[in-house]
Amino acid sequence: MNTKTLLAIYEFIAEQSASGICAIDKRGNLILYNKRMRELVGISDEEFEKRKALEIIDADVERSALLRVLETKEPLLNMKKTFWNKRGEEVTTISHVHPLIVENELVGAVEFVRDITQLEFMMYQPLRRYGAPLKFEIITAVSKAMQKVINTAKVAAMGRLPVMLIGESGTGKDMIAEGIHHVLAEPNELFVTLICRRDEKTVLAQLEKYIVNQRNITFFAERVEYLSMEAQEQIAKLLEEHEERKHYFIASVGQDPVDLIRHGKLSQTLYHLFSNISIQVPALRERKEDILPFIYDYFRRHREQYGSQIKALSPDVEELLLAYDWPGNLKELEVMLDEVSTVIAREEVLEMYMLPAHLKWRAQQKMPEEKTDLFVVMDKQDLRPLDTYMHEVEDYYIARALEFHNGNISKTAEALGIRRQSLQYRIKKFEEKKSVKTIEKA
Ligand SMILES: Nc1ncnc2c1ncn2[C@@H]1O[C@H](COP(=O)(O)OP(=O)(O)OP(=O)(O)O)[C@@H](O)[C@H]1O
Repeated sequence: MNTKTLLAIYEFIAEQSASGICAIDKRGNLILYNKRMRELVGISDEEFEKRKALEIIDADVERSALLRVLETKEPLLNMKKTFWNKRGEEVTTISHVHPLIVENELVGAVEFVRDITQLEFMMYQPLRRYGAPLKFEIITAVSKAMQKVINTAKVAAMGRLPVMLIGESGTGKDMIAEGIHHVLAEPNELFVTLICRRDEKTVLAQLEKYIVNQRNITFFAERVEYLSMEAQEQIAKLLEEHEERKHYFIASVGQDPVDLIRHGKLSQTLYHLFSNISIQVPALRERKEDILPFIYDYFRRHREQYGSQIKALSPDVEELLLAYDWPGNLKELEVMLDEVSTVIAREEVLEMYMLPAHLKWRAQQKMPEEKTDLFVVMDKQDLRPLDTYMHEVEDYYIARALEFHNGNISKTAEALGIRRQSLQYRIKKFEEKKSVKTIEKA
């Protein structure tokens, strides 16, 4: 078999693999990015074919473990990562990165990525690691919108009225459901979560088993829209047949139930059984007042539990975290803080260089207009050394140019009349400078 045929076969196998595969050569150039990998990062085949996505991938690769493996020539195994992809979907992966060595020479690196998002959804309950029951007091709710949510939830609990919680993933619906359970008028003995992302046979079997239980149970059917219409109808039937009023029911959905019903994803009968009270839990970007209090609550828990020293944010980190749109809501914020905490030893302040690169990159795309008055000299005291001023102007100019071209490196480089690599180099320098500045400050 000739090399061309063999190569076509290998390409086909890589493309069909159930794992994401990404490989680079020893200079860091992308040589393989298979279909599963594109699905995981949320890039369509069309975008990829038009090579529109390449800049995004380049930027990710530049910051990835692949480059580390090129440097060390040592494999990196079992790395777990949760991120929000280009479509804003939450993805959790486990990956292995290996150096590619041919005849004792390093020729590149390859990463194999396994998607464990569904598994993670079932397991992820970080506040439980602190051991306390999930009561309302543990929920960070400083914004008026969240206080209204909690107050309405308490009213439902007092009247034992079935509740439908509506909100994006990671907004805290799970916690609110359990919070309601803890303040129910005539308390229930058990809180049972029906994880509807799990296979529906298990969900139905669980409900059938518990509904005839002697004890009073609070059932929380989490994200019912993941069940087939048939399974939803079966659940509705089981609930209607259950005449005793000793159990209590809460359900959650990830988006507007009316839209879900219209698109055939939510049973109208089931919706009516839960919707005595509907509670809309707002996305974090609509209640940014909760971001800093949540971070400080997190730091406090972390100090008490793990003896860390962390207690504050540097001003630029604060600005960045407030500007970001948090598609994964508080869950994304918490995952980010978990990631950061693993590298914090004795630091008291969270600085820019400690933030994960992928978050900085995404957040900087969302930053509000830079303050142009930075460059206006009104007073003698505003004067800075010329090279500092010129570098600041350059950074600002590049950031604006990138913004105008939606982060597209090729188009920005063309508009600025510089080479693509040169632009990438400047962006990298710009980020390094920021990290150094924060280290100096600390
Ligand atoms: N207001 C909050 N205060 C403290 N922690 C929160 C808050 N909201 C969310 N969290 C944290 O985020 C995690 C994810 O939230 P939760 O599972 O309740 O979201 P959800 O809206 O039910 O998401 P999904 O729709 O994916 O089930 C929680 O386990 C908790 O650790």
